[in-house]
Order: sequence, then structure tokens, then C-alpha cells
Amino acid sequence: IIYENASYSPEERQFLDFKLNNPKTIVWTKSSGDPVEIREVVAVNTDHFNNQLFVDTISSFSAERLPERITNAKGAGAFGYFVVTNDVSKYTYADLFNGIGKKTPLVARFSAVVQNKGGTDLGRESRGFAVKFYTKQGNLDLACLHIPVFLYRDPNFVSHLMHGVSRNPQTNLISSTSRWDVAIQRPATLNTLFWLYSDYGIPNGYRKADFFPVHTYELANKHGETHYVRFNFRTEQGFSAFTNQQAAEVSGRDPDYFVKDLFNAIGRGDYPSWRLEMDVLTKHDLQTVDYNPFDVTGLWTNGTFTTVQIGRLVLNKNVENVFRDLELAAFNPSNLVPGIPGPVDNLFKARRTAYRMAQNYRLGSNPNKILINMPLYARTYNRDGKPPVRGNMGNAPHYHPNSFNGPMPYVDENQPAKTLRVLGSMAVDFQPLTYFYNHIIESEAHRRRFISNLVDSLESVVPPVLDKVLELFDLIDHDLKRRVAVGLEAAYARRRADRGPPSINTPIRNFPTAVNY
Ligand code: HEM
Repeated sequence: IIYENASYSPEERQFLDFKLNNPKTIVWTKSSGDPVEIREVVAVNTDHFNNQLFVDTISSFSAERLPERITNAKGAGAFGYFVVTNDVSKYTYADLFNGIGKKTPLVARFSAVVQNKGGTDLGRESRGFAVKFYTKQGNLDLACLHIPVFLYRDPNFVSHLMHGVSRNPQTNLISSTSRWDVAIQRPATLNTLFWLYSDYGIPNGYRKADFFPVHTYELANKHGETHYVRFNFRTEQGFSAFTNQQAAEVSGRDPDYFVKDLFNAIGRGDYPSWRLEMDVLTKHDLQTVDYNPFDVTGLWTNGTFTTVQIGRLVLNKNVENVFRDLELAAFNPSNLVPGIPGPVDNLFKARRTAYRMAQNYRLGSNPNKILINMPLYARTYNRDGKPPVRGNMGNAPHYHPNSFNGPMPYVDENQPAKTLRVLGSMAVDFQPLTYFYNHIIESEAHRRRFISNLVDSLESVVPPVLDKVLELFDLIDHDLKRRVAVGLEAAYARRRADRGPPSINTPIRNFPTAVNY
């Protein structure tokens, strides 16, 4: 049948497209290649231990799941390319950023940080954007968030923080109380929470958000000179966001809204793109600015840095198989390339080990031999382990150094001679929060939505956490504390007046039953 008048979205017609592209049927086989005979297909009356198709299928099906990512479990992604638009050789000799017009293929994955796989896309939480650039000098991975600051600086706090914002051990629910308890115990996290409760908290899909790797990256040019940069991916679709009410409405109708929006846009040829820029400080600037430029919880001060465009990232091909192309993808921010020595702060040092440990657990000990993670060129002394092992370096020498032409290191003449050592601090500065409340939130209407979002979240928070939150708000800005307190009083009054959930139509249980009730 040809549905001449129907118009299906790319997501709706996915299998139909497959059929149109694959007009001939093909022979089904078992995983060993043995063709499936038609009488094996139905096992209702056969001894199923003698039905090889059943054994083959059920043993594979029973083992289909890998553990989901410990964070950023729910996601979507696509293939694309990066194209250089500006000469940035003054800052870095990284091959992928040099040569105007040069294109580098990539895979990107967007995600919600806290949601489990299958959760809603529309929560008020950070979104992730991980990009793997397949460069001639190895893979460069950037793992970004949709807000420009990170929660905290101390790597030892990561598991506590993630526990605090994830599901409660008894109720299995995400709890506002533990989220805000984390904030009062470690007030540096308020920077991120302020961004999240503002209009920046729920973007209108992944395509409409900016993304930031947050850390300050060291770059090196071919003279060994260094610059310190913060990368920004600026959406070319225009930033757009949902209010709490809009998000609740969309989530009720379509909890996979972000995933669908991305797939359909790429499927209809409306390729999303981002401008990659970097904010730059010179080595000299590091001495003169009156803030810590390596502090991931804070922004750089306006007027202290320059911004340089590098190129554009375009996503132009949907993944063909989510498991193969995204679930097995291992993004690791310590995958860096010559010319980008990378961040020097302690939090990043912790990330250098954390991702590989997580991926060894999630994917086995050879994540970089999985198809989607394979660099264009790799010659290593790593051997064996859980498959895939690919060629396993065949009969090449398996120890270094050796006298038999096994892989040898090269000399990078341009590498900076000195490494910067950055010490962090646990001090908390409320000035950026006051600035956020009064200036980054640019209008009174936006401020009202911010307060209302805070009230929605704080309404269920129990003492003593709530009292401490209000004390902190008072330190940040008296007006903020006063308006949140007034909002909470109104919310409590509404709760008292609430007579329970609206009644629903209960169907008459009109099915056969032994008991007449
Ligand atoms: C010490 C701090 C951090 C630790 C220990 C940490 C750890 C992790 C781990 C274990 C994963 C799952 C990896 C996997 O199973 O493949 C992950 C995913 C991710 N992290 Fe972090 N993270 C940290 C900070 C950050 C920061 C600062 C950012 C961004 C600015 C970030 C962005 C991401 C993103 C985007 C993903 C999802 C990657 C994907 O799509 O596969 N993380 N993180």
C-alpha cells in the first residue's frame, strides 16, 4: 500500500525506509552462520534443547544489557564533521584545528546527567555533550555540559555528589532534600544550581543549547608557547528553553522529546550545528586577573579575555545502530592530541583515570578496539584481554624497548618545556551568585521564573536543610531570600488546601473472575 497522503517523520518511517533501501529478502542464519530452517522458527511443540535456534537466540537475548553509564545514562547522538573556519595556529599546532577548510569526522553523544536510561528528557538538570574527533593524531574527546560551570572542584566529592542527586536508597526516588543538602554542605555547587534553576536549566532540545567543556585547557603553539582557553560550542539554532510548566506538559506527552527532535531534524536534512569558539588568556594574563581562571565553579570576568572562533561542528548523519554507535562509545576527556596538553587542574587529573576505569567496567578492557572508539591509527603494546582484540598486533614484538622494530615513540619538538601546577582552594565566594541573581538573570520576568523554579524544588525540602538554604540565600541577596520565603509560604498554603489527586474514571472490572466483587 502506498500512503500517498500520509506524511511521516524520519523517526516514524525508519523501518519503511529500511525496506525501501533493501527491497530483496535475505536468508536468516544462526550466529554460527547455519541457515535457519523454517520448522525451527516455532518451538511450541519441540524439545527446545534440540531447537538450536532457540538456544542461540535466548542465550544472546539474556545477555543483551551492559551496565548503564554511572552518569549520563540516557542519551542520543549522531555523526558529523568539524570544519576549521579561522586561523588559530598562533594558539595551537593541533592538526585538526589547523588549515582553514580542513574537515575532521566525529561522533557526538548528548545526554541527561542524572536520568537513568529510559527517564524523561525534560528534567531540570545538566545535559552532556561528548564529541570524539577522529583526528590524524589520534582521537580528541571533549566532554561538555550545557551550562558553563561545574558543581565542585574536589574530585573526592564526586561519588557523594552523584549519590546525593540520584535516587534515594529506600524510596528509589530523586529527592530535592538530598539535592539541597549537597548544596548547603558544599555551597560551591550553588553556582551550578543557579544556572539550572534559571531559564538555562531546561533547553528546548539538545539542538537549542550551548555546550562547554568547562575546564581551562592549556594549548601549545609550534614555538612551545602556551595559552589558556575555555572552549564554547555556541548553538547555531539559537538558544531556546522551556519553563517548568512547558517541560511538564511536553514530558507527559513525550518523555523522549530531545531524542526525537535530534533524530527527526537530521533525518529531514536540517543539520544542527555549533560554532566552536575559545575564550583566551595569555600566560601573562594568568598573573594579572583577580580571579582563579582554573576554578571550574566560576566564570571568567568580562573584559579580561579575548574570544576567538575556531570552526563549526555539524551533525549530518543519524547513527545507524544505537548500541553499536553510542552505547559502546567510550568518551574520555583524557584523550588529547599534540598541541592540546589539556587542563592542569586537579579535578581534570581525576577525570584522566575515572573515565577509563568506568569504561573498563562497562565495556571490558579494550574500549579503544571497539569499532566506534577506534582511532584512525594505533600501534600499541597493549595485548589480549576481553574481546574485541582486533588484530592484537599480530606477531609484532610485545615489549618495549626491543631490538626488532616494534613501535617507537617520536619526539615532539613543540611540546611546552614546563608544566603548570595549579593548586585549588575550598573557599566559597558568593559574589558570583549575587552577580548571577542581579545581572546574568537579565530581566524581572526571568527573575520571577527563577524564584518560582527554586520554590517548586524547595517545597518538599525538610528542615534543617531548608533553613540552611534560606540562610545561604540571605547571604547572597536579601531580596532573593525574602522572595523565596514568600513563595514557599504560598506553596505550603496551596498544599494545605489541596484535597488530594483529582478523581479518575475507574473502569468496571468486567472480566471473568472466581470471586464476585
Ligand atoms: C571528577 C569529576 C568527574 C568524574 C569523576 C566524572 C566521571 C564520569 C563517568 C565515570 C562517566 C561515565 C563514563 C562512561 O561510562 O563511559 C562520565 C560521563 C560524562 N561526563 Fe563526567 N565526570 C566528572 C566531571 C565531568 C565534567 C566536569 C564534565 C563536563 C564539563 C563531565 C561530562 C561528562 C559527560 C558529557 C559524560 C557523558 C559521556 C558520554 O556521552 O558517554 N564530567 N563522567
